[in-house]
Amino acid sequence: MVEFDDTFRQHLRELFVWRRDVRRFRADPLPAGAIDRLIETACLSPSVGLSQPWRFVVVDDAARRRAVIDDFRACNADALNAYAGERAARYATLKLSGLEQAPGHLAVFADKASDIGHGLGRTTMPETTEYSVVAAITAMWLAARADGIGIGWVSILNPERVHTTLDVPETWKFIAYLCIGYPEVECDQPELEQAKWEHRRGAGEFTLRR
Ligand SMILES: Cc1cc2c(cc1C)N(C[C@H](O)[C@H](O)[C@H](O)COP(=O)(O)O)c1[nH]c(=O)[nH]c(=O)c1N2
Repeated sequence: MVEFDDTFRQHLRELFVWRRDVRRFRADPLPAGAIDRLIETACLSPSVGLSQPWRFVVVDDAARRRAVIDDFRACNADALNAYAGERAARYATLKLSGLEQAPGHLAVFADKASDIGHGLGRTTMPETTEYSVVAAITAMWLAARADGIGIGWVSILNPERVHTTLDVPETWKFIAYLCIGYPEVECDQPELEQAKWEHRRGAGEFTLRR
């Protein structure tokens, strides 16, 4: 039996407040085993039917990393072209990945074909497989911050090209590409808010009562 006291609860709240999506990384390498430890923590996450559908690919190969960076550049240029006027000018100033600097690259997939969990909970909602993987990424994101390590989620990528670049099984669905490393700065405000792209709204805006 473990009990959590008020001091822990306060620290946990601070962890949520100070977790950031990180795009600016210091050059220092991660300690040996750091990514493996984050993956171990992620594997403690809830998953539909205890299916543990998360699949992790640690990307160390320079040519594969380069291919992902090139894909990001192409997708980001397309994304910029989809905006116009002042919004386009603002988008162009945003830094939307730390792929070039991050010492760690981790791709995360959902295995849509795994029998683990025997299908429980997925009959009417097969998408719960992907939800489970996102839950694991969130746990990893918070655990990393507790270690002083930053994670940046990059989704400005072409999933099919990532699939080909990483040469993973056909049944794996691409969920996330994560940049991992020590952040240049710590901040309690999202970078997109600092850049005046969007602001964080309170829970009241998203809550209905019926
Ligand atoms: C599914 C998903 C996908 C992405 C993101 C997040 C999530 C959940 N975010 C990070 C996102 O911009 C960030 O979480 C919000 O701006 C809030 O900032 P904090 O995470 O609180 O720092 C993100 N950021 C970025 O710079 N490039 C990206 O491609 C993405 N993609």
